[in-house]
Amino acid sequence: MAIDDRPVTILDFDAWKKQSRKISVLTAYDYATARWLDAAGIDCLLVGDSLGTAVQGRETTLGVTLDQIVYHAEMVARAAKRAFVVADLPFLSYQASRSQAIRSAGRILKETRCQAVKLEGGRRTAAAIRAVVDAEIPVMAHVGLTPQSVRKLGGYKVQRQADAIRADAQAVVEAGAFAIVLECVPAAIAATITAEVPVPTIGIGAGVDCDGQVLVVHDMLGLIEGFRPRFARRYAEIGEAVQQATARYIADVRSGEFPVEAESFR
Ligand SMILES: Nc1nc(=O)c2c([nH]1)NC[C@@H]1CN(c3ccc(C(=O)N[C@@H](CCC(=O)O)C(=O)O)cc3)CN21
Ligand SMILES: CC(C)C(=O)C(=O)O
Ligand SMILES: [Mg+2]
Repeated sequence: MAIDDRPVTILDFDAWKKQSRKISVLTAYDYATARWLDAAGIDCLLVGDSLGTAVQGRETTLGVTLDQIVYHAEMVARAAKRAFVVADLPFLSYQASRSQAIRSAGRILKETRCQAVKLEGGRRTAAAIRAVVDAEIPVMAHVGLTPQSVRKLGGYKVQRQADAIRADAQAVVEAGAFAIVLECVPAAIAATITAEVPVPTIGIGAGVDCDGQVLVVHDMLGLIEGFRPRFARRYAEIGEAVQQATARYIADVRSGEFPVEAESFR
């Protein structure tokens, strides 16, 4: 096995930050997609609660359940030969108590092959992060725009309170997080935090100076109509390709050009 093919572990995140080796992260929700992303060499797969918006067609992530995350995380983690796999803890699976956070995170490690969980929130989530880390479960933190707070925030807006976001990042580091997602924060704030904290920062709409980047795979591949925030660069137009292939199939069925004899049994 070549050195670059060995499975990624939590230790690599520290090493990569020290080496300034940028970390690539994409979301995944199913086995087939996760196989392709892993084969391409992605460092980390996130079974995001963006499941709600990307897969379930909802406006927010609030309705996603822990059972749904476990179902998808099991498939993704089984597909990953090299990538490090993280699962989001969904809304109301960790906010109620430290005990709830440990039990929810524990289910991810017991029922899937995921190596870590991700929780949203900074100072107010630090106690839950500490409790989960004390149960020997690695935690990725997530500060800045936290989509599970959409009702309190009044929408998906860039978060500009530099001192509050810096304090959140410090708090999750002190609580034991091994990495931090920075979502929708001005580039200068993300750069300051990246320089201040000892763990890697993974940006989404957080500028050019983070230690890594994450995107929702449906956004990156052009599978979602309409949703085009400025950070979601499209690397393919798979939705267009699916529509065109489907139109050809329909035309061939109607005209009798599909199937032909070679596609039939006798
Ligand atoms: N498919 C998908 N991709 C995502 O990135 C994503 C989800 N779903 N669901 C959960 C959250 C919601 N996210 C969002 C949604 C909208 C904007 C947005 O419209 N941003 C504006 C900025 C507005 C401002 O200036 O404050 C933009 O123009 O980018 C950003 C992140 C990110 N997350
Ligand atoms: C966008 C990433 C960071 C996420 O939390 C998700 O996909 O749910
Ligand atoms: Mg999420």
